[in-house]
Amino acid sequence: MSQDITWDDARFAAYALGVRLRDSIASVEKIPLMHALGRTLAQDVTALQGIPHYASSAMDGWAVSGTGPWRIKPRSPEDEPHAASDTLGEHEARPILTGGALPLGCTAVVRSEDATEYDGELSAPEPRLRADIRPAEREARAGDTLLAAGTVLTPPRLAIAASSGRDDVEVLSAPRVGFILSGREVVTSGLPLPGYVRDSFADFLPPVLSAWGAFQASPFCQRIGDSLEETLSALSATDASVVVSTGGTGHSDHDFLRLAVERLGAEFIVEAIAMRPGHPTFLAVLPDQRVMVGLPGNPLAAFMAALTVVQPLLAGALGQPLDEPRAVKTVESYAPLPGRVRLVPSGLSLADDSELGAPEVRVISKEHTGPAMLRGLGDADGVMVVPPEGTQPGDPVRLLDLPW
Ligand SMILES: Nc1nc2c(c(=O)[nH]1)N[C@H]1C(S)=C(S)[C@@H](COP(=O)(O)OP(=O)(O)OC[C@H]3O[C@@H](n4cnc5c(N)ncnc54)[C@H](O)[C@@H]3O)O[C@H]1N2
Ligand code: MOO
Repeated sequence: MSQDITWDDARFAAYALGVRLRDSIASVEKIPLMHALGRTLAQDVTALQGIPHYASSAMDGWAVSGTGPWRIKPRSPEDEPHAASDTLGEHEARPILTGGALPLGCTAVVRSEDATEYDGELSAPEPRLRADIRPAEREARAGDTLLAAGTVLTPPRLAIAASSGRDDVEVLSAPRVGFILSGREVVTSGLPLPGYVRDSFADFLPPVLSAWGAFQASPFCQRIGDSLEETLSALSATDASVVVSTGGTGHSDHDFLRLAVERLGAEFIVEAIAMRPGHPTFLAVLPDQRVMVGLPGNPLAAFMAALTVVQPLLAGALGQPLDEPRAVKTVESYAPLPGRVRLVPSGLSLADDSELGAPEVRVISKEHTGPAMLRGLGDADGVMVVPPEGTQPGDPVRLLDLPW
């Protein structure tokens, strides 16, 4: 019989396995910024030059030199509007755009709305010295570390790397993930007859795994019926370092995933998890260090299992921290379920009766949350972790974020 481990231990075991996997596939790749979202920097990103690298105007208006009124130096039509092509003498002014390089001799910028132009002369209230001038190197000096190795690239961090003049970044290699979708009864188009089901995973799990940072293996997605031979041949056909299967995790004479993994001499890290849904989920390491994740066939159970073990596994493999679920309060009553965590698709609402005077996030379970149902998840804002002892309204609970 399978040995259950607790939900929290399963997350930690998956994360630790990811860290081990990172060491076994350890390598670094240089990739364009546009593909680097969510990846972990393998090297510091330093400023190649100052940021900003030149002094510029913070406003549309006039670059002026000394005190007013100023004689207007017209721009020639060939001038690049942002370039600094000229020098201002004392009491001279010329038009300037936001971000435009300051002409030599410029002592302040006068905003267009504050200035009056008349007969080649500009007058305005006297600006203070260096008014509306953005000095060079205000954000960073050349050589400063902008992003340290180990940082996970978020959208603003990609923009920081771009502003340093880089087109590529060195990141830790992402694990290649491949799917084996099992089940002779699964059809991929049209209305299924009784005894058959329409596939729920091909449109669902690949984007979820990409959002968690996985890289597609080749072949990416293999469909198999229910036999040991097909399972073994799919396992040998993939170049994935993480193989994720769906269905066939049970112990019936139609379930072959565990058998195939045992046949290959794998070490089981997790045999089953004390959770609902998703109990039969397993995690194993093959002798060649490939990781095998067995997700159950029931669609909601498969996603909850992926949230529990695949996300931490990938976070570990990508050099990222293990996310702590958010602390929120529930409005729901759940009876105890000794030993088992329940994962419940939930909505969020703001309660304004908080004693702290600040609005408080409350979670409310959704309907249609059976292991084979997806409608509740479709409406959810997060996944509530109901502890084995159950809950009363107002109790603190943990909430897992969704990857979309
Ligand atoms: N005697 C027992 N039976 C079951 C147990 C148990 O402890 N004792 N556990 C139940 C639980 S919990 C789950 S979850 C499932 C796990 O089943 P498997 O992982 O072996 O998956 P299958 O039997 O292959 O399929 C289950 C269910 O899911 C449907 N399925 C499979 N693939 C897809 C797909 N791509 N898209 C949509 N639906 C899919 C499949 O048709 C079945 O209906 O076992 C329970 N039984
Ligand atoms: O994993 Mo199963 O019912 O708990 O769907």
